[in-house]
Amino acid sequence: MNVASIIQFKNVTKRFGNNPPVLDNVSFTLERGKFYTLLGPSGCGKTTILRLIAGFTEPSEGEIWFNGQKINHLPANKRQVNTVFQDYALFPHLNVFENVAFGLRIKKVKKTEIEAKVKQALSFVNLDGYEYREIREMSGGQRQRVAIARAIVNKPEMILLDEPLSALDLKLRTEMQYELRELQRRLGITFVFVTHDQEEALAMSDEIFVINNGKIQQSGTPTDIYDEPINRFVADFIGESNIVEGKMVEDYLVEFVGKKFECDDKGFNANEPVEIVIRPEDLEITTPELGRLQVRVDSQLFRGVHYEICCYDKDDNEWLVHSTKKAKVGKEIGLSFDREAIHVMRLGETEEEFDRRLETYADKGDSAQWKVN
Ligand SMILES: Nc1ncnc2c1ncn2[C@@H]1O[C@H](COP(=O)(O)OP(=O)(O)OP(=O)(O)O)[C@@H](O)[C@H]1O
Repeated sequence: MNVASIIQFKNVTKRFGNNPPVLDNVSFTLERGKFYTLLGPSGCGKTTILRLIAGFTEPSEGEIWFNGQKINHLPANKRQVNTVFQDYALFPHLNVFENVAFGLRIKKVKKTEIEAKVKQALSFVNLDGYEYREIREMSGGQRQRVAIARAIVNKPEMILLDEPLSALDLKLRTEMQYELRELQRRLGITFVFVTHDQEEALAMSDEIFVINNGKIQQSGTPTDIYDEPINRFVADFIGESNIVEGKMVEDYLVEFVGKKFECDDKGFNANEPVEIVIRPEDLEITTPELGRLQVRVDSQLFRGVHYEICCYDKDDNEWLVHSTKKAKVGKEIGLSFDREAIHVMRLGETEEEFDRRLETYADKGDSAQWKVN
């Protein structure tokens, strides 16, 4: 375990009763002072990871380490971790000050110290002067801030946030994304944020863990994950993608839709079947003669900043294009793209291959190694 790491999961499995595991042999390391996001569809196991870190539940197998100490059985109130819940879990009968002070009162902190700490926490979330407001007089965004103030008031080493923005409308949600990110930077505390919203994850995180079916599919920086998705699930879940089948002819040369294209990928077997991802914004509309692909426009929608144009090639592959130019439905057009726009993925691994690869990375104890290559 290196000095920067704060939490380590070592081959953690979590089962409820005789059902298949909710988390299946998961290993990762979180570093101090970073903003992490757990991203995945409903039921994939995100909240279970948070509950394991917080100590609300214990692993069925494997080990959880915090600051170099194994904490599998350490009670929640002994962990240097606070949680912000989706519904904020504020006490409606207490005012703002008392909500934030609650944990400190239980710990029998001195009155003058409580006052100073609560004031500082409220100031951190821009709620100076709101101490004696009732919770019911606060808006959704303000309640959210009270919940965050309560989580930071005793300076934990880590804050867990379980979909804390999901109850807010879009505009407020975007504002709070900026605020939370800024707050994390100022505090320097490790944040672990759960969401199923990929745009939120891309906007806020130092590192994202994409989870599906109780397994971490990929972890990395937002750009790593967006530009180099490891498999079809990640490519589909993060942003929109065009995914077609093809084969890797040799290093830096891939074939799809019956044509060969130079690319930046290597390390595949000669003629290995692969999947190719090209993002819709990386495709440009041109004439059929100038295009690298020839397609027919099937439909288009105006999305404000761009047109979303759906096309099909001769093999009936669908190509989604985001373009500021309008196209004509039914017309033959060409699509051009740069070499860097092509991203080659290995075909779906078998469960066994996937597990073997994750084990290799877990041994190295470095979450960044989850990426392939
Ligand atoms: N106490 C429990 N008993 C039985 N099954 C549970 C329990 N807690 C969670 N599960 C199951 O574990 C799976 C993962 O749940 P979890 O809450 O971690 O998912 P999630 O990714 O956070 O989903 P969501 O985005 O919907 O909150 C779900 O199928 C859920 O039904």
